[in-house]
Amino acid sequence: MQNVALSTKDLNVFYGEKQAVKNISLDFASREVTALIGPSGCGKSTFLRSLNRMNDLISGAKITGDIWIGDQNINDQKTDVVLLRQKIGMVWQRPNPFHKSIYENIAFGPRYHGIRDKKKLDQIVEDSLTKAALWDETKDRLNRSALSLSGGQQQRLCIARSIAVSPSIILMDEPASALDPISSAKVEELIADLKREYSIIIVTHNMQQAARVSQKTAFFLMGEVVEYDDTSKIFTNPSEKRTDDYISGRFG
Ligand SMILES: Nc1ncnc2c1ncn2[C@@H]1O[C@H](COP(=O)(O)OP(=O)(O)OP(=O)(O)O)[C@@H](O)[C@H]1O
Repeated sequence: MQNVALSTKDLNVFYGEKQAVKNISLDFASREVTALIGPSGCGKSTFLRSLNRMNDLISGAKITGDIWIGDQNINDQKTDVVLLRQKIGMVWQRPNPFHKSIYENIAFGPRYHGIRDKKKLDQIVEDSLTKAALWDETKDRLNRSALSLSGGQQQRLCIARSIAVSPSIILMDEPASALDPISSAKVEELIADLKREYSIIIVTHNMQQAARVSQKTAFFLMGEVVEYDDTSKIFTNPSEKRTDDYISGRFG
């Protein structure tokens, strides 16, 4: 694969005795969307969370193997996880804006990373909200609480918040599943736009959504990746019968 944004090599994740992710080696392309699909409990979210070390926060979780961005192994204990999470952002299933103003939600990260200049912060807020297709809806109410936004707007705000610290990769865990169909379609459109600038890895249970938004798809089953290929191939002519059974709704 040309232009790899991130690779895993023999990645395993354990919760105590239980192994949730088994020996996964994958390359993720730059500026593409990769969908992680598979039945409930097969390890998609665990795998996703390990990519920016969010599993560190779960007591009893243990990760072995390598996760490479360029020549940096993220899984190295010396990795600065704050800087790592600036490079690899995360958007969760439920919008989780801070209980602060719309402006402060976006400015928080850049300020934390040392940007103090008000003009610069204003520009970052405008750029991030514009990229998240939310500027027009919020430019006249930046000082209002983020919680005054609708669920769909809050999710786009969370995407804007992750963009504000200039990541190269954005991880998304079912980012549209808690939204109404119109808000969900807006988030999908946004993902399609964002891939011009960012590499996106998204967990989704929605097969149509995976087919619409992603260029590559990995099919997970019981902690393993059964098949990883171009999305068009996975959805029209998968190599593995288990993939075919899953995408055609025969199990899961
Ligand atoms: N914090 C945790 N502690 C212990 N076990 C966990 C924890 N989180 C997940 N697991 C277990 O690890 C396995 C994989 O879970 P994970 O949430 O990664 O799967 P998933 O494919 O994302 O599922 P879903 O699609 O339902 O979100 C499951 O058996 C789950 O019960």
